[in-house]
Amino acid sequence: MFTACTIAGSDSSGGAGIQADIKTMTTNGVFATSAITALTAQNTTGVTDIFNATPEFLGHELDAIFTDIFPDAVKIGMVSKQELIETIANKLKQYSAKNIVVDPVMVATSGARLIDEQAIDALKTKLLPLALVCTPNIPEAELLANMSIQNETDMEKAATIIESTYGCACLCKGGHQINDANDVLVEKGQVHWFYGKRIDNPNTHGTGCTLSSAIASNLAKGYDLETSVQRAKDYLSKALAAMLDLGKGQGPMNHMFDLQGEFAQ
Ligand SMILES: Nc1ncnc2c1ncn2[C@@H]1O[C@H](COP(=O)(O)OP(=O)(O)OP(=O)(O)O)[C@@H](O)[C@H]1O
Ligand SMILES: Cc1ncc(COP(=O)(O)O)c(N)n1
Repeated sequence: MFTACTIAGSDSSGGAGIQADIKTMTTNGVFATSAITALTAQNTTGVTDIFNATPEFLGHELDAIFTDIFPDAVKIGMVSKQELIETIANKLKQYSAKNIVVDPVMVATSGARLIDEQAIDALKTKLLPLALVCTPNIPEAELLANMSIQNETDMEKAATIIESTYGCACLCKGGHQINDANDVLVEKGQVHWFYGKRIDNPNTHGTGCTLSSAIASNLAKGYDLETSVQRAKDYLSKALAAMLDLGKGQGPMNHMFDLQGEFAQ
């Protein structure tokens, strides 16, 4: 059994964050462990409150995981505070963590801000340099590359800047903003496009969390980065195409459409 660890926030509505990550990792055939960075009071219409873990407690969670069920891959999602990012970076270095996927979560689909201004600096300088790959959406890539993104040429340029600036591969997601769900990966200067068929489903809460967890699961199983992204995108597209419709706002997708195990291999 391969293992993956998610370091992220809890989403009380179950569609994003830790809950989406554990469902995704489980369905993708790896054993999921978790270090919770924050509790959010959240549903499909918005976030009403955030309760952050202390850096000490987060450090204890990570010690408990890394000294026992060592993860074959790590996914990092919502981390709001600079001190929490520093704790994560120190622990990942201390334990020589591998296959690190950073989803630089900044704003929820519902519009709520999920990271402090000072934390963005720590993300750039402390966390991204440890990552194998980061997975920004368009607004996040604009901020990390310090440029505006209007089209696919800009997406390639931003991903190239992010890779050379922060020293990790970059998957820039077209997602809801730019195109028919086409994403671009820049890895060691090589550009690779993943073409997705846009699914007409307004329930996209948690797509970023799900994609990054599925990538981490595939890396844990030993697939290379390009294959991991392709398999993750296939999984996400099918979870969206299952057309689950829950809640009053932008609902979650169906992570469990594949309990028979196509993706578990
Ligand atoms: N309607 C859609 N149909 C198919 N794929 C989609 C759709 N919307 C987003 N995606 C895909 O979902 C993945 C996540 O991309 P997106 O840009 O939505 O990330 P995000 O904004 O971080 O997600 P989140 O909603 O979690 O914030 C990408 O692979 C993107 O191409
Ligand atoms: C705890 C947590 N982590 C991440 C997201 C981002 O996901 P989305 O942009 O789909 O709302 C979220 N809403 N909540």
